[in-house]
Amino acid sequence: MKNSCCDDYDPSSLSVEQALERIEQGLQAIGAKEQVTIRSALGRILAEDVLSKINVPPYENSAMDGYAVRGADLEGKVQLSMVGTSFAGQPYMGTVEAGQCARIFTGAVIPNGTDTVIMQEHVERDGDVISIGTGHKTGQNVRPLGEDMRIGETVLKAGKRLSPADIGLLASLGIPEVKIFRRLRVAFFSTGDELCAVGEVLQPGQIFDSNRYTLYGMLTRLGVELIDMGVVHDKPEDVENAFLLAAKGNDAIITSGGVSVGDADYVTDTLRRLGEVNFWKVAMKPGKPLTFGKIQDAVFFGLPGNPVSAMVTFYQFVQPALQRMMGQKHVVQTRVTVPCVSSLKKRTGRMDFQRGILERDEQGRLVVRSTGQQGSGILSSMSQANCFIILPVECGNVAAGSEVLVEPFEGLI
Ligand SMILES: Nc1nc2c(c(=O)[nH]1)N[C@H]1C(S)=C(S)[C@@H](COP(=O)(O)OP(=O)(O)OC[C@H]3O[C@@H](n4cnc5c(N)ncnc54)[C@H](O)[C@@H]3O)O[C@H]1N2
Ligand code: MOO
Ligand SMILES: [Mg+2]
Repeated sequence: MKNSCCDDYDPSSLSVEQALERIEQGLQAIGAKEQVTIRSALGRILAEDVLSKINVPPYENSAMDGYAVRGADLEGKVQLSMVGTSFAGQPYMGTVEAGQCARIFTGAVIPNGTDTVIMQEHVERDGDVISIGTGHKTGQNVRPLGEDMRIGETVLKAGKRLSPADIGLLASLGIPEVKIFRRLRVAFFSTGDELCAVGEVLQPGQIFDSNRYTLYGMLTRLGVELIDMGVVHDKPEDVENAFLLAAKGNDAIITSGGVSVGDADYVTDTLRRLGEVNFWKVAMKPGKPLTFGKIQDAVFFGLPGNPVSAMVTFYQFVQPALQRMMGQKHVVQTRVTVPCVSSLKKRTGRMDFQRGILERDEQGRLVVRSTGQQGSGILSSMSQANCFIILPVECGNVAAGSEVLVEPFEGLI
């Protein structure tokens, strides 16, 4: 393919898929485990399968407030006499014989002799005698022992990021602590002589350093240990010193800026000198000059300085890589095809990650619209968006009404 004004093809770039593959091959999972309380395990990655040592629920119990009866008694309209009560936490200890029933409440143990619960709304009561109409089924409103989880069952698999439901599930099994993988240590810094730290006074020619904040946010959500190394100037020795410091004892290094071809872009060359460059440049927009490699034992991601480019490359490459290093399995991102109500500008030669707003139209159909201007310095587009619109390399301009592939931020961000 030749490079022309409407084509962004660069033969030295990898495709997004090739870059993902190279990153996957270049990663090492951390492996080290620690034992923590289940509350502290929230959001962390489980390091061992969890097997149930009990049945949940541990006994047959009632799903309703009503009367526990013998299914065999339910032929036509019947009258039964009440011989006791089973509360949750205070079971009825006797046995219910033919012609008898027991008062029962939700969660209470099903009394001996009974196998069915009739909701109290379906019963007429006169003192200790109840009348039941027809249409009831044996076994109704009884929750079986082990309905949720059974002894010996694998209920959580190693590699799962523990959710609120998961820690509740562990609690329901009476498990106070679990083994999880240790946190990843991630050092990050911004490069650029033009960067002013938030809180300082902006001087002519300066901009505020926003990338360290988006990175802080994205890394915090991932649950890694953060080593924020601040801003590094565009001086080769400063960049070199920062790299060497970042490589000490950390699992990953993430930088922003200085990866393109400018005279003050030192990141990729420094990486080549101190470690190794696995690849530089991906056929994507934004994010083209992404650099991936290694210094000592730390994986290295040099993200482009443009604020949207840094975020897009983080979500597409860094996040899944760190998740895998943390031991997380099944990192699958939802993608759906929906009609796009905006027309989109697109040059062939790179895969675009445009910012979109996924919403329902007046007919209730899921559609996407563009956030508007798509420059890689327009961070407000990321703030407004709730999804990426992913346009393939060979795709050109998109007419309004066309179907496009969308990746919702939900779960991603
Ligand atoms: N001749 C070419 N020039 C450029 C190319 C190219 O292929 N040929 N690629 C462009 C693309 S695409 C991108 S993306 C950028 C990447 O640039 P760098 O990674 O070298 O980043 P910088 O030059 O340092 O900065 C780019 C831009 O972003 C602003 N920036 C940087 N850091 C921050 C920060 N922490 N917070 C907020 N904003 C930041 C910086 O001021 C620049 O405006 O290169 C293109 N050039
Ligand atoms: O990759 Mo750049 O991110 O096109 O602006
Ligand atoms: Mg540059």
